[in-house]
Amino acid sequence: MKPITDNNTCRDGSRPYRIFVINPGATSTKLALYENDRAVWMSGAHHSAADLVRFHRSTEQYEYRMDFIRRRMQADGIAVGFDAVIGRGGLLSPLPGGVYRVDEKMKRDLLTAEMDHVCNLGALLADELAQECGCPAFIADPVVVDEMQTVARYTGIPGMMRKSVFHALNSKAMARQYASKAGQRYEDISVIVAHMGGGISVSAHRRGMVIDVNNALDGEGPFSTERAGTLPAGQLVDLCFSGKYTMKQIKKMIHGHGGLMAYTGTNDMITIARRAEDGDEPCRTVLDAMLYTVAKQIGAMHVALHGEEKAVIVTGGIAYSDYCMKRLKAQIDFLAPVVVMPGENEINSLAYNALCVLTGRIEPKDYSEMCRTGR
Ligand SMILES: Nc1ncnc2c1ncn2[C@@H]1O[C@H](COP(=O)(O)OP(=O)(O)O)[C@@H](O)[C@H]1O
Ligand SMILES: CCCC(=O)OP(=O)(O)O
Repeated sequence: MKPITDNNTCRDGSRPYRIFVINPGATSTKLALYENDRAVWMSGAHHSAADLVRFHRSTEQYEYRMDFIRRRMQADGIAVGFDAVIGRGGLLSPLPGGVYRVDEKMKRDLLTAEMDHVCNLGALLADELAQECGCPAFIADPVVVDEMQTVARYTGIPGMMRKSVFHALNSKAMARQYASKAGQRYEDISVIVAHMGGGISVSAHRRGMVIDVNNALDGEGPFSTERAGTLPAGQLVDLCFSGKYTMKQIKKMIHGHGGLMAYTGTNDMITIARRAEDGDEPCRTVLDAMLYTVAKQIGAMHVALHGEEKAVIVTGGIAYSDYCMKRLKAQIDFLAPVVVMPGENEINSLAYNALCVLTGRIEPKDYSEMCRTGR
């Protein structure tokens, strides 16, 4: 990728491009305004479980999230007047990586998406603000980027194939950043990336392709602050047919009210780690158990990469927690060097992708056309 310099200006050369970025996460909303490649405003917040509990489907959070965005903009005097708005990409059909223009089909598909996650709102929120100022709206590297190798797709039940649903944008951005610092190309190396946010994905990157990854949304891999990981299939079937729970309730156990949230009543790792450090139960034991599932998943990706990974990169909000990182590292540092890159590069990567489109470095893909032709 070419570096962006300060000389990128609008077509008339009079001012920098203004790019508004929206990143709705399971437990947070992050916002930014960029002038070319410079962030001139950043805002966001963690949304408590108490605030989100009233919503069944993520699309029901549209007004809540839009209201949050407008209040943050108003508080800091950010006027609607952008050259592009870019949002996090949602649960569309499996797609190659890249930048996509938000169109009517994409909006329809997101509103009726089979899988539910608040990233489905990224394109919809971006589109509302973009329409207000008459500029284009985009998404980039949505969570459905699918580069899995064939053998990783099988489950043992014909017709049930594994799905690639993960933190594609940040995981690839962090892997690129790591490669570049090591003086290498992402396309030439292997790395494992464990993204630990509201969901946890552990992806195996081989020469620029994510050849295997757990579905971070739907009960696969490690459990997280608010999600169940891989479940014992037989026991799950028994639960489903016990007559005690509706389908909605079971789905919520898997995604939203599962994981540490179900054991401790909070999805906030800062609180859970503090309690664990103080020796409070069940926080201490269930957090250890969660980290154990992450370590095991990293071990599985080590095998997928034949042990050729240069490093295990640990990223996402939870990577800020020294308590968690110390306990995780102790379980995996015999595999490869562990590199902690806390937080996420999603906002920056989204802005970068939008700027590349505005300056003609990237041609945005046509989502409807891609769905029609498969290319
Ligand atoms: N400084 C920190 N120390 C420990 N945990 C943190 C810290 N900052 C954020 N987190 C935790 O990271 C998680 C959210 O990560 P994030 O990547 O922002 O997720 P998402 O985008 O899915 O909402 C939350 O559980 C939050 O409590
Ligand atoms: C939908 C997969 C990505 C994901 O889990 O994101 P969050 O951690 O932001 O919920």
